[in-house]
Amino acid sequence: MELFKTGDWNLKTNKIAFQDSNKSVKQKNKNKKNKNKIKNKPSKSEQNDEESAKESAKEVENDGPEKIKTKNDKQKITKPTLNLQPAKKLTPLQQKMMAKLSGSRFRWINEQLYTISSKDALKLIKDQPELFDEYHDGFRSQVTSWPENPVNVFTNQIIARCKRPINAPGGLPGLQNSKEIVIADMGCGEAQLALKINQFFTKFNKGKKPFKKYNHKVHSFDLKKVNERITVADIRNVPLPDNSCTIVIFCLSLMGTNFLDFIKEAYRILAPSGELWIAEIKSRFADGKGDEFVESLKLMGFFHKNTDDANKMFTRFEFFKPPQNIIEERKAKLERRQKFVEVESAKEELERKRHDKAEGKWLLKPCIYKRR
Ligand SMILES: C[S@@+](CC[C@H](N)C(=O)[O-])C[C@H]1O[C@@H](n2cnc3c(N)ncnc32)[C@H](O)[C@@H]1O
Repeated sequence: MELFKTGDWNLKTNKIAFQDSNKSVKQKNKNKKNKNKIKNKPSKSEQNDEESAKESAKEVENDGPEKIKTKNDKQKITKPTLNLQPAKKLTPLQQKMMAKLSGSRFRWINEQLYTISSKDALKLIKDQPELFDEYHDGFRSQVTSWPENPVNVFTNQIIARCKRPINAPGGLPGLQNSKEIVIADMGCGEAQLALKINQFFTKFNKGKKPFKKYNHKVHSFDLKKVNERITVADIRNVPLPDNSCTIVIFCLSLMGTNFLDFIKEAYRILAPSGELWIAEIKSRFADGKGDEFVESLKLMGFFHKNTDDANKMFTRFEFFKPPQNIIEERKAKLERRQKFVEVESAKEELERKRHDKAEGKWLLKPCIYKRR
């Protein structure tokens, strides 16, 4: 099953709906007429419905695109717009057509978020906040068709690891002194993870002695504040201090063209030994497996812990930010290796010289005794 499949629809196509207030009025009148006809002649109602739905589709196909400009962006973004009428006024067939159109809208917004920089994405949603809602209406309906939602996998993982003490093997990572578990959900959508985790810890701590309670905090970042749990931020630059988090999560949210900046930001905010959890759609990996992705994150300083590709739609990765002593050890090892490489190449050089000229001719000259 493909996720976010765009089918034959893409940015170049003009098979999209566009706002035209005159047309909307005309269409409304037409719909009214049709409604009356339906009342008078019930036997032809189906036919009228179909015609009216076809009209909506035609309108979608004929109009031209509306241009949106993003700051610093030479490229113009073509935005399809859609005049959605309240669903209850539509016939089942019209509703079906509208569902198709909002599906196209969802795919369009999705494509935008993957093909523009995070800076432009923030601007896009700031200028047109309704796009975020439309996107999440579509995303919610996509998720219902998945066998497993990765955000639930992460939530369950947090819950399961609470069985072990904080910072113990198998337990959740907590800050060194306070042991607080600090989670940053980067590109949180509607912040469902925070909602569930907060509910879980309220229950978990209930009736426990103070020293047995787990302290936690979930920071949820996204492009629009659709509820009080969310902080609006481009996840390349979130308002958190260095080394302040113990788990950073990107659940299907490495969307901007500059997503490695998000990884750098995760490294900055993670405390040493803090964990980085990522879920990404399998079809996104250029090499098909995600090995190149892992290597890139390793080059950015992360240590790779685990890749889970059991799910057929998305792959989950776990990395951690190495503590300072491991970084030092690694550096010393690299330096030793570097020295080794230098020694090895010096050895090769020596052999090359010997091959060109016997060492008896240049390294130690012959000791010739003069004849007496
Ligand atoms: C596919 S949704 C996933 C939402 C949520 N993590 C989940 O799994 O339910 C990706 C989310 O990342 C957000 N996002 C993409 N780029 C972002 C950026 N630069 N800064 C903040 N959020 C971003 C989108 O707005 C969207 O809500």
